[in-house]
Amino acid sequence: MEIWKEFSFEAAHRLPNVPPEHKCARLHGHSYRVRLTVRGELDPQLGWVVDFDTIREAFEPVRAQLDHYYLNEIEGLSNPTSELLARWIWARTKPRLPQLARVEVMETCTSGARYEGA
Ligand SMILES: Nc1nc2c(c(=O)[nH]1)N=C([C@H](O)[C@H](O)COP(=O)(O)OP(=O)(O)OP(=O)(O)O)CN2
Ligand SMILES: [Zn+2]
Repeated sequence: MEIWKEFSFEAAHRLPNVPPEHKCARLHGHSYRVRLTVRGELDPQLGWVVDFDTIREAFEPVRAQLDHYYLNEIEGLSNPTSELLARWIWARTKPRLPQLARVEVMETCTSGARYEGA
C-alpha cells in the first residue's frame, strides 16, 4: 500500500542555463509543494503503513534546508529545476525514510516533477 504526506516551503530561484530572455532566467520565487509517498505493508495491528508523523520527522531537516532560501546557493542545487530538486530531496530523505517510494515537487499549481529513484 502507498501513503503520502504533503509539505510546503517558500524559496527563490533562477534557472542559470536557460537563454537570457527566458522568464526563468530572472530571479523569482515559488510556494513549492512536496509530496512524499511511502510504500509498505499495512501493519495489521496499527492499521497503517507508517505513522504520517514519521514522514514529517524524516523530511523536516531537509525541508529546513530549503525554506526561505535562495535555492541556487544550496550545494547541489546550482540549477534548481523541479526535476533536479526532486532528485536532491530524494537523495537526502531516502536514507532517513527507507520506505520512500516517490518524491513529487510542485513548483506551481500546474507544473511539477516526480522522481522514484531512477
Ligand atoms: N521541465 C521544467 N521546465 C521548467 C521548469 C522546471 O523546473 N522544469 N521551471 C520553470 C520555471 O521555474 C517557472 O517558474 C515555472 O514554469 P511554468 O510552469 O512555465 O510557470 P508559469 O506559472 O508561468 O506557468 P503557466 O503557464 O502560467 O501555468 C520553467 N520551466
Ligand atoms: Zn521558477
